[in-house]
Amino acid sequence: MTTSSAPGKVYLFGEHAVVYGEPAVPCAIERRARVTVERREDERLRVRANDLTLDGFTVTWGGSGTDPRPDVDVPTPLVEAAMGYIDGAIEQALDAAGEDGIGFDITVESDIPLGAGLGSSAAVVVAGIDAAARELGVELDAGTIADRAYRVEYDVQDGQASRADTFCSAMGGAVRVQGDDCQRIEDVPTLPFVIGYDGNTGDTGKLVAGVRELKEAYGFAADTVESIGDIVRSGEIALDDGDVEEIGRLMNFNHGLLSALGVSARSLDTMVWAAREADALGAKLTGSGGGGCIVALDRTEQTHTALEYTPGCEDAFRAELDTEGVRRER
Ligand SMILES: Nc1ncnc2c1ncn2[C@@H]1O[C@H](COP(=O)(O)OP(=O)(O)OP(=O)(O)O)[C@@H](O)[C@H]1O
Ligand SMILES: C[C@@](O)(CCO)CC(=O)[O-]
Ligand SMILES: [Mg+2]
Repeated sequence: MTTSSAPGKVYLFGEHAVVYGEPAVPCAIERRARVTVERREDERLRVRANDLTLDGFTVTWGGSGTDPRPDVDVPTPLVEAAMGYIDGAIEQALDAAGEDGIGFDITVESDIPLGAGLGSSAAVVVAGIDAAARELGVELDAGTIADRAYRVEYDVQDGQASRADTFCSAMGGAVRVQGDDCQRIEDVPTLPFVIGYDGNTGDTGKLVAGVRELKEAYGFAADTVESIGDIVRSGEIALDDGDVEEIGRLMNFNHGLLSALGVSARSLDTMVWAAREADALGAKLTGSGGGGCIVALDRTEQTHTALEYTPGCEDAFRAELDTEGVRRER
């Protein structure tokens, strides 16, 4: 039995635009998904994922001669997506090990809210690939895991995914991703993250498709995507200078442009404004949007407190940058 974990992330800048070749800077946070994998005697996959619904569920599928569809009492799209990520992770591990037709018992435990912009999918896939590969006796380096995890996200998101979430989760720390070029950013200043969560989810695939449509229909939407790239480039200079105030201002601008691209939500805007009114250095939605989380920068407790009293904010918490990526737990 092997267990691996991998962190979630917030985007300092650049989500969505990164899908079209602009740079982005996600930062890993100290909230992890843990995946435990144990080889079975047969070819089936049995998954326990207690976070997927309030009651949790267990599902078994696959294996020759069996119905590949799981028989469970939870909304099908949720199960299909989860099957996609977990199936994909196992497939990648089997491929890396040169194996085939091996079943596993898999348990997923996670501190990362699902579908909320904190990269829960990438963390589950990264941890899953590492745990399953080790269960098969293969040690993969973080770069290889990132690459294989990206292929899984790409498939599940219908061919519209960047390497940002998976690279960040595998490597940890702050990273810069542009197309296939993925690097860690060293010596980042202390980033006092505060996260607000509205309890909702956004469908990453649908939101990405919406931005693509806008971008194809309007030149100014395409310009907006490019402007997000400009913000990221300015943000890299601010990071290099350790200028956290400037980083905050750029995050505010980034949120405005994401909003223009239609991926914000009333609850996200409300939390962003609550953070701004509490004198946060900056605040923006993080991840694909539509609902989920905002990330603010504040060295004081004011934003945290303000978010706790903001209607529509279900949870507010501080998060530290996690310099460690995928990690062996057992
Ligand atoms: N704890 C978990 N157990 C099982 N599956 C999970 C878990 N966490 C995430 N997943 C899978 O990841 C999906 C959410 O991925 P999605 O990309 O929509 O959101 P996200 O990764 O949290 O946010 P974003 O991509 O915007 O940063 C879930 O629907 C589920 O399939
Ligand atoms: C919206 C997006 O940019 C980030 C989702 O966390 C999609 C991606 O990069 O694959
Ligand atoms: Mg995701």
